[in-house]
Amino acid sequence: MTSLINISNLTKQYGEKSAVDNVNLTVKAGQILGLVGPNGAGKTTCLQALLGLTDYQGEVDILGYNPKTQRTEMLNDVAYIADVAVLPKWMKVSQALEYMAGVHPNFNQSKAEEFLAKTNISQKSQIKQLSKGMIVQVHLALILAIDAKVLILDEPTLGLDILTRRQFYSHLLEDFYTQEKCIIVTTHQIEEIEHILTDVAFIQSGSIVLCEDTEHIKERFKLVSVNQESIEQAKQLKPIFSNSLMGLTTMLFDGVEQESLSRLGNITSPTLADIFVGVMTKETC
Ligand SMILES: Nc1ncnc2c1ncn2[C@@H]1O[C@H](COP(=O)(O)OP(=O)(O)OP(=O)(O)O)[C@@H](O)[C@H]1O
Repeated sequence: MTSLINISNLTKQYGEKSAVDNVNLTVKAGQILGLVGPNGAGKTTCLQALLGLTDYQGEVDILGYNPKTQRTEMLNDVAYIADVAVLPKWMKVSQALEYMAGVHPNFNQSKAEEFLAKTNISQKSQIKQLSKGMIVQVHLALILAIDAKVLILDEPTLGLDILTRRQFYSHLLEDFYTQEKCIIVTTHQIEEIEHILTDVAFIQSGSIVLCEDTEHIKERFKLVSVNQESIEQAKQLKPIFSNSLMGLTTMLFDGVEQESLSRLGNITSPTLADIFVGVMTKETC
């Protein structure tokens, strides 16, 4: 697989504070990487650095471009959805489409029209007549209609209802994604994107604390409903997270052999959200 994004030693300081601290990441064609972290972890700062929207230390290469010096050329092949959709309020939706067709060489207007046809948004409406969620949808239609090799999504579905969020992700897979492209997406609703991710990177206090493909991560982490009499034995295997609720103790293990765990109780595969909570809290049990 060809590497489309290479990030080496990416660091961003705000005064004394490191918003991003020595991040190394590679994203290859065909990968959909979820960049997941708690509030203030450095996700948006990372994405802004990739897009050349903020200065940084370290090396970033996207499709051979340097975001600091080749931003304009780079944006022909890199599309971006920010967590705040701002569109000119006086414009009609149809004018926004025409504007994009005029300025972006890789914008496919009929694709955007197809996307909007699935919503209840009229192209005759002015942006100021639309609800917040509808404006987000227009924005998504404009961006997903760009034939970009790299798509960067920062909380793309913020403000959308659950039906529209699901519609967005299926549209993303069906109409945008191909094996030649890659996507980086951040969201706090990890359970909603889990099924589309090929890879996940957890970021905490500016550092990547885990980066794995989603198949491997499910093999590595195991959730066990521990029998009451096995709790002490389970603790010896150093679970990274333990939760007791109504007499039921659940523990999350990282890299412990299935055979040892099967003596403790019932083993299940954790969701990415379970793993995220475990890795972020890393309780000493
Ligand atoms: N312009 C700025 N000036 C100073 N500090 C900033 C600035 N922008 C971000 N930060 C700090 O950098 C850190 C990372 O912020 P960032 O917005 O990247 O986090 P995030 O992971 O996207 O968070 P959230 O999930 O809340 O959107 C935070 O501590 C934040 O306070």
